[in-house]
Amino acid sequence: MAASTSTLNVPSLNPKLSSSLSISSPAQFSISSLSLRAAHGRGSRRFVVLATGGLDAKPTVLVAEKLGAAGLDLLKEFANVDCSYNLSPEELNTKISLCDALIVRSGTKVSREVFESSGGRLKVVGRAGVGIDNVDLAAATEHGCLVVNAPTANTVAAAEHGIALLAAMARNVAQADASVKAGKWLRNKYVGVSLVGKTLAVMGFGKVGTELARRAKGLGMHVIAHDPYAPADRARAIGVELVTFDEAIATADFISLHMPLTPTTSKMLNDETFGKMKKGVRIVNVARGGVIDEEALVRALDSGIVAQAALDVFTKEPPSPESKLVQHENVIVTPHLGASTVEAQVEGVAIEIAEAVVGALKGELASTAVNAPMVPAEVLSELKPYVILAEKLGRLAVQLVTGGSGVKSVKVTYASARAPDDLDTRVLRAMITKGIIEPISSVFVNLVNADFTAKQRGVRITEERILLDGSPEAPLDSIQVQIANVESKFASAISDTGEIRVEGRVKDGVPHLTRVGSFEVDVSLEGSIILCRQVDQPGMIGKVGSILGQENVNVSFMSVGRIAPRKQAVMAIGVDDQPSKESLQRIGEIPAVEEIVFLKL
Ligand SMILES: NC(=O)C1=CN([C@@H]2O[C@H](COP(=O)(O)OP(=O)(O)OC[C@H]3O[C@@H](n4cnc5c(N)ncnc54)[C@H](O)[C@@H]3O)[C@@H](O)[C@H]2O)C=CC1
Ligand SMILES: O=C(O)C(=O)COP(=O)(O)O
Repeated sequence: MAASTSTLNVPSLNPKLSSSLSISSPAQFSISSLSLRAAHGRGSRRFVVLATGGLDAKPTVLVAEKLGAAGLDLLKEFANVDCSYNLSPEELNTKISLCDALIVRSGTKVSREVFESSGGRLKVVGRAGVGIDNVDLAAATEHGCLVVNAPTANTVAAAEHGIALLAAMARNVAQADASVKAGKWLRNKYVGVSLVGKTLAVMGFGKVGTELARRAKGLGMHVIAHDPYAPADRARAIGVELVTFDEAIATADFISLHMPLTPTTSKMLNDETFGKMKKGVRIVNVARGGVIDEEALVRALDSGIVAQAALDVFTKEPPSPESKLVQHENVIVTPHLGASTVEAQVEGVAIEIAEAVVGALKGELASTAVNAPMVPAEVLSELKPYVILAEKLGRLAVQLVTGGSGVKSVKVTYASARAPDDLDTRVLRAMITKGIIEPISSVFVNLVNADFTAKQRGVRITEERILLDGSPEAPLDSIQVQIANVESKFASAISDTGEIRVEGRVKDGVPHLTRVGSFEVDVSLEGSIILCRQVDQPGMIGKVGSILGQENVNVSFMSVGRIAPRKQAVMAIGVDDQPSKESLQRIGEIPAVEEIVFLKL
């Protein structure tokens, strides 16, 4: 066995990181459709990544902003749909406790209070559009609530609106229109500027930025772009040069903004950056109002640094009608219309978000999840038995802990012949976390909040890989879970290095416990388990079996792992039913039995 190891610390649940891990294909995975069943404490229940109000009860979806009919129809096939538009924050907080999912556009603030008010029922927030700056992602993650968006269906609409604003601004269309309607005919006043040959800086070269750039090139503009995360070859492919922020703003005749609003992009255009721009620059913003310091923009317009601005979005929406910026004669404005075309709204975005929300309520994780790691369907299907094994090992390990300082340090070791980058352990880690934390708390752990919950409870989970020789056909050979710095109620579960240690394997598709402490055992993890340490001697299996038999407890598996014949041994007994305390006591009283523990799975 060639062993090479690498340690991965649990990353903080960073929504941006999670979304950057998402798969590019629209593949989805469904944990519920894999029918994972976890029989433990609260009875046998269908395990879903996102528990909804139960599979029999129809979930309730609150649609808080106008959504196209095609999307509503899709939702209604699966859920009770409550369309309540223009709710005040208080009304939303009240209603949310009755809802499993919430769908919003940019006009609703989904604040921490919304998640707190939901009392744990809210499982999905669907943002019917791209920007999720109106959703408190950290609060969603902490509450185990999945956030999905509709990232593709309004791209063209937003890009076309950017072009519409660009051309309308350059030719004073809005001002000229207003003056003609006011009875004037000012042909000299509204002489515009041409676009052809001018340099356009596209700030944020994502979906909208790319589509806008393509169209601007068609208008004969020289297009450059700034985006620290965009691949240069994608830009080159459409004849756009990626440049630094300073170069972009210093050389542009027109600047069009297409980055998301984040702490980094907030007020990216400010007094200092306006000062670096070419005098007479023209600015289009269909991204978010907050990426511009609006007061600084007014100053830049007044001083002539910025000749004109065309704005679809504002820091506060709607902006005050007295806003100096909105009223500025060199500024044209629209009321956040970027995504508002018939094509984008009636079907596109509405269907994209309805499918994502329904999928999530069914326990699937849509490829548009913003705050959960994505795992392609085929990978998850292959990992299915290991996912069950992982949760059960976590559940077993934590039940072996007694007293002490609590569970703080967990090490998971995956032995596999697969190359590290060919084995995605995020789901397994989440399930081990679930197994460890749920039996000792009231928290419901799912893929969305597993890392967060572990971190919050001070549980540090490190992962290690052991690279095995041999065929990488099966994703994993074994999973080992070790809990350090704790005492065990079953001393034999402590390994020679001092940690509680359990290890399991998947055999013929069924998870098995294969090691406890230093003892090799082999018991299928289908029911619950009794572990006994004993002095190895004939007749033990019969004695224990007969005590359980008298109580009609069905034994599914028995296995004895021993150091040497007639020395210390650990007997693992799989049982379908929970034995009574008396039976366990009677087993414990068998003279050769030194310790016994019952572990619920
Ligand atoms: N006005 C409207 O109705 C609409 C507005 N939007 C806004 O447009 C934004 C972009 O949408 P998409 O292109 O679909 O998103 P996207 O995620 O495809 O593109 C965003 C791009 O911005 C880049 N970026 C991130 N930080 C940056 C920084 N500091 N400087 C420069 N670039 C940076 C990213 O690398 C990414 O390539 C959305 O976040 C949303 O706020 C989108 C649709 C409609
Ligand atoms: O998709 C986006 O980011 C948008 O800004 C569109 O917003 P809306 O859905 O039209 O309120």
